[in-house]
Amino acid sequence: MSASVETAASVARTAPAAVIVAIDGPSGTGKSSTSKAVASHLGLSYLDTGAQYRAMTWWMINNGIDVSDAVAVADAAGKPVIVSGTDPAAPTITVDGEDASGPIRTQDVTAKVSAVSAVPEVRSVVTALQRAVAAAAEGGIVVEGRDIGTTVLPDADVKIFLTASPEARAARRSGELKGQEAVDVSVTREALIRRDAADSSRKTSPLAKAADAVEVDTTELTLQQVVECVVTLVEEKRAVR
Ligand SMILES: Nc1ncnc2c1ncn2[C@@H]1O[C@H](COP(=O)(O)OP(=O)(O)OP(=O)(O)O)[C@@H](O)[C@H]1O
Ligand SMILES: Nc1ccn([C@H]2C[C@H](O)[C@@H](COP(=O)(O)O)O2)c(=O)n1
Repeated sequence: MSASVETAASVARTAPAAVIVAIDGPSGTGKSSTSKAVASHLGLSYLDTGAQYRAMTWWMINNGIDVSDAVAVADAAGKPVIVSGTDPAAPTITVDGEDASGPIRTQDVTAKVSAVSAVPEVRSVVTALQRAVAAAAEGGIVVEGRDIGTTVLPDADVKIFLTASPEARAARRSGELKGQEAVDVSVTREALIRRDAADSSRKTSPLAKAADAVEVDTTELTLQQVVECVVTLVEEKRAVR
């Protein structure tokens, strides 16, 4: 065996194998916060798939597509060029080269994203994009969304399904919105429940827990406790691979 082959072999023995982590769950359960922190802690890439569906929705609105017209949305689904940056410390998203990170978080986009993401042609385009990003992440990746463990990456090494009570989720979201838009916690709660119902009941790839996912109820946990729990699960998985 040559010296260079020996070196490569020893690197393979000591470097942690690339790991794919899928984190799904309803809105406001802590997927983004947890996924970014876990990815940063473990040196993995990070992908926010909700941001991609939001980007698609923002493009539809900007281009005068009636989002309640599923045929029009389907016809346009292949047109926007959506690019996600996967650094967990500074994730980015552009649409046709334009920074979309701010505009995709407006209430208008939030109210329309479930309708757009229910269209099968949209899901097909965005799912292909997500798989390409995951495949390119040589060091491993944390991918968060609604259907990652069930559909996008069914062979993920670790699958987590986060939950929390509607009250806890609404309180978290209302805290975020203070000083910006609506702050009424009951309005936020109803909007969350409506969006979850739409995301869970669509025909194509609904929000669902994969059979082999670990469910973590975050209602009574701090963000740090949730992150520690997920990091432990990933490290345990790495240890036996
Ligand atoms: N365990 C926790 N305890 C308290 N607050 C939390 C916890 N996890 C997340 N948060 C806060 O809740 C809010 C929502 O979290 P986050 O955006 O991570 O949820 P999400 O599941 O990604 O939501 P969405 O699906 O709508 O994007 C944020 O303000 C975040 O700081
Ligand atoms: N894998 C995914 C991720 C997101 N969506 C849809 C449904 C959500 O309501 C919306 C926005 O996601 P958020 O930013 O709140 O995480 O995008 C989906 O259908 N599949």
